[in-house]
Amino acid sequence: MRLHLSAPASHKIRTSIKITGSKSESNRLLLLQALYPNIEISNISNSDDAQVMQQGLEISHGEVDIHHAGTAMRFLTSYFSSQKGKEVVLTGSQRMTERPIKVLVEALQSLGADISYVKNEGYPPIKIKGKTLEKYKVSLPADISSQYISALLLTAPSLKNGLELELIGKITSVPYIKMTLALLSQAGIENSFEGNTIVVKPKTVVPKMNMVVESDWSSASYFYSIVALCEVGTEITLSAYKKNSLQGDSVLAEIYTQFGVETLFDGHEICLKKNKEIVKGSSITLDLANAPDIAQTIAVTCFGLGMACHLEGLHTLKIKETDRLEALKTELSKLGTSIEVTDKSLTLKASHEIRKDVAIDTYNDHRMAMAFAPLALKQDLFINDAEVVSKSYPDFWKDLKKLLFGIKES
Ligand SMILES: O=C(O)C1=C[C@@H](OP(=O)(O)O)[C@@H](O)[C@H](O)C1
Ligand SMILES: C=C(OP(=O)(O)O)C(=O)O
Repeated sequence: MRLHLSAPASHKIRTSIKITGSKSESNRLLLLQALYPNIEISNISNSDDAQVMQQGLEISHGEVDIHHAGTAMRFLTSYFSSQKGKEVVLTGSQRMTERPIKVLVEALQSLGADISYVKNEGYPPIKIKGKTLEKYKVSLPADISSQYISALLLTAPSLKNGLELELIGKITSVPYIKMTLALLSQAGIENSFEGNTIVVKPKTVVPKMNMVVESDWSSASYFYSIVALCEVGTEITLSAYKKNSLQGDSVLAEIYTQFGVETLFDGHEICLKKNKEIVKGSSITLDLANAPDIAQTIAVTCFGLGMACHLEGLHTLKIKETDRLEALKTELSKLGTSIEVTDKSLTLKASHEIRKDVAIDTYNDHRMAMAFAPLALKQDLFINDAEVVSKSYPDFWKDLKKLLFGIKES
């Protein structure tokens, strides 16, 4: 599906939107619920990634296809490894077979897991024969993806002796690890994170409890970008959010003050307000190692505002749904800007024009589609394969219509 997007008649938008639950929190809680059925989940994400996670957890033999879902791939690898009697082949989309999993497989193998590669060493598909894992100490590199660490931590309390993890190297995407530990704590599972060592204590049963998923902050980023690109006076209200979020991407509230967007918390709502114009040609430098999923949004906001930016800490972007650094370079260049990328950073020069009717390619990456959509406020554009948004935010186009964007299939 190719969509043509154009700006709403007025750039002074005032609307409220309810955003689906965080896919990161949802996929963690789904795994914990499989281990501890006393856990109930509210406001679960309606994303494809949460659905494939749910379906995967129901299977005990045969093939499990997790499509593009990185968290489902990594979390289920750890889960099935420790489930005695279950035997599965975990596979996914073409891109998933290019996303590395060796660090996690080796950590699990050192704990005694029976995992083998079906095709290429180090990559899915993988065959897992579930076993009781007796060992409780493991070390692994922490600089490639935090998902390997969260995967081990989530199954840790169900192991006989719990788990002690030693993290080697610079730890990446740290807030996601802290989110995992905070959810374990909420479920009454003891854990600690000191220096580079994480300990999770074993737990056989948890009491009946309802865990409420906060709405997705990464999804909120597209509305931050819209407000930043609108006139002073624009207000968008989003729910349901918390001031003390477990999601690292809530740093958006702080970052977007630099783009003239103020965030007001009122109960479970946040109101994003455009309160000042940004000087064209100004420049910003940010390290996004703790919030990699909002890098695309921020790069496009800067481009739309005619700002320059230097974004660092982007080393994980090359192994996500697509090589996001190359994808940003290609698509922003099509729109007429000058951009340079390395394997961990992006530098954008301030632009004075935005080319009209450019067709943005999305590379099976939901965030490419959603990050570029706000640019329609400045210039008409096309989004190719727009259905990709369902990976994390199936209602994205419906919600954009509520803001009165012109959206036509073409
Ligand atoms: O644990 C999680 O829920 C996630 C961790 C991050 O991955 P990396 O740790 O690979 O950066 C993030 O990009 C992804 O969208 C979700
Ligand atoms: C990187 C992402 O997801 P995953 O790694 O779980 O596929 C994302 O949603 O931006």
